[in-house]
Amino acid sequence: MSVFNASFFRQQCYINGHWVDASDQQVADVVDPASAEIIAQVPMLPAKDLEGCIVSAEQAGQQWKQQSATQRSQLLKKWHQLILENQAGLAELMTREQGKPLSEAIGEIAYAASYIEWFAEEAVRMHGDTLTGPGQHKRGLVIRQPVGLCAAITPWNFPAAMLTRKIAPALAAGCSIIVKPALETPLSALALAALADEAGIPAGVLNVVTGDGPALGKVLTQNERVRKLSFTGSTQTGSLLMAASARHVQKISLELGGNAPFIVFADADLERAVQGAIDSKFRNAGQTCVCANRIYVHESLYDAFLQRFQQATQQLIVGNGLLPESQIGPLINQQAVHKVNQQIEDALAKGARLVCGGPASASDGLWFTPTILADATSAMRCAHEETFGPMAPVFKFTDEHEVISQANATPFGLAAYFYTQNIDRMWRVAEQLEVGMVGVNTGIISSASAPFGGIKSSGTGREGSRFGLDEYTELKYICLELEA
Ligand SMILES: NC(=O)C1=CN([C@@H]2O[C@H](COP(=O)(O)OP(=O)(O)OC[C@H]3O[C@@H](n4cnc5c(N)ncnc54)[C@H](OP(=O)(O)O)[C@@H]3O)[C@@H](O)[C@H]2O)C=CC1
Ligand SMILES: O=C(O)CCCC(=O)O
Repeated sequence: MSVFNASFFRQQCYINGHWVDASDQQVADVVDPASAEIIAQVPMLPAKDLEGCIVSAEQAGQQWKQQSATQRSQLLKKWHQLILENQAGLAELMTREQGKPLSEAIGEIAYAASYIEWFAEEAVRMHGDTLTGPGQHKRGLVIRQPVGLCAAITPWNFPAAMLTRKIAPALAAGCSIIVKPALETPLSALALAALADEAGIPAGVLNVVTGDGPALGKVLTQNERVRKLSFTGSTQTGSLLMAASARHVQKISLELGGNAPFIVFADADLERAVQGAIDSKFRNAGQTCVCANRIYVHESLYDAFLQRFQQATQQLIVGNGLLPESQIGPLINQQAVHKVNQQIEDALAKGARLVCGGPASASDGLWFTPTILADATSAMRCAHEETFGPMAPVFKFTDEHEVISQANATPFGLAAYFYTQNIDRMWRVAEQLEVGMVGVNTGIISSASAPFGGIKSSGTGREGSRFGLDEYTELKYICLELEA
């Protein structure tokens, strides 16, 4: 059966439990980046339709928060189960709209579902605290309450997981939520909503609206009923949203761009470091905010690392994600190709050495051969900008102090990776890296149990883990005075 006949395949917005078109009938095409085929059309919801959605979602949230934590948990568990039952179809749909290889899409569906399971379990542990009384007759209590109506704006690179790690904690905490997925990849989001509906999550608690980011973002930040905004995407858009959300002082979480250093020290296990670099750099064709962006290798291992890294990179198979052998799918659009090309051309002009791959030509379309540049320096754009594509610049370094200072010389602070077998260095370097997440001897760090997020221009707030629920709750202090 074609995935386009599946019960979860939807081309309408999901608002207050109903599947709706835009009131002015405007639509946008959804294009398969591998074939350039139009595979669906979704509504371009006008602002006034979103205003109506906000009213109904807020009302639904009033009921939802009255349900017991156990009831909310059970509904989340049912949704989790339905997603896993439909894993293959959801993954195929994701590959069609996003381009990533089917094996990665299957992995992302499991990863997305794991956040729902995690927060279904956290829902029943939303504990407060008791305080030592400030006076002889005073007692203090702290309770956690849902923040209220939430909005989530999500990107195209992880069309399912970036939604569930916002929706699941919101619902677990007792909040309702409106999600606006990226226009490139709305189908996975609508499919998740269809399964939430089937799971019995009440009407209005979860809403998915499609449309123009800036126009809908304006409504979501300027309507005072929306009490929380969670965004994943570029630092540029995140900082605009942060400024806009100041108007009504919305609670905000931002998961923004990265520029992850990946450091191979002289005492690293070379084979593990090469595998970690492949895993971290080329996941989702390099279109991940935690991808290794700058690879620093100690001079004593530099040539050996480059040789092994080149061999492994040249074995990666670029192709349509639906083919089982494909490991690198197309990039999302022409702007993405252009950005990687510009970084390569800039680096080559400034003295980098092309080890393999190279800039894409016009006839390559969205296909990009995995590329390695050796002898990268801090004068190059790739040292300062997020690449978001399958290009790895390799820098040579001589001492630990120097490489840490280079690693930290960026406004970003999301993830960093390093390889060493020295326990003292593990602690020393992990503590000195100015980031929210560190991988030691691993290139893959993500998990529902981990607090995902960054510092500096990479954002604020954490998703996943027990801390992820805090973003959707407020503390309330209750002071009791006993009769003397
Ligand atoms: N941290 C991460 O995971 C990601 C980082 N990026 C980085 O950003 C670069 C550009 O990618 P791009 O897709 O343009 O990223 P954006 O940050 O512009 O888009 C991400 C989401 O934000 C929405 N959006 C865009 N502008 C606004 C706005 N003014 N108000 C509210 N919502 C808005 C988009 O909606 P719409 O689809 O309608 O435009 C989409 O849903 C990439 O090359 C990469 O470096 C990109 C994606 C994810
Ligand atoms: O923001 C991103 O780029 C997606 C993060 C993927 C992950 O959770 O590892």
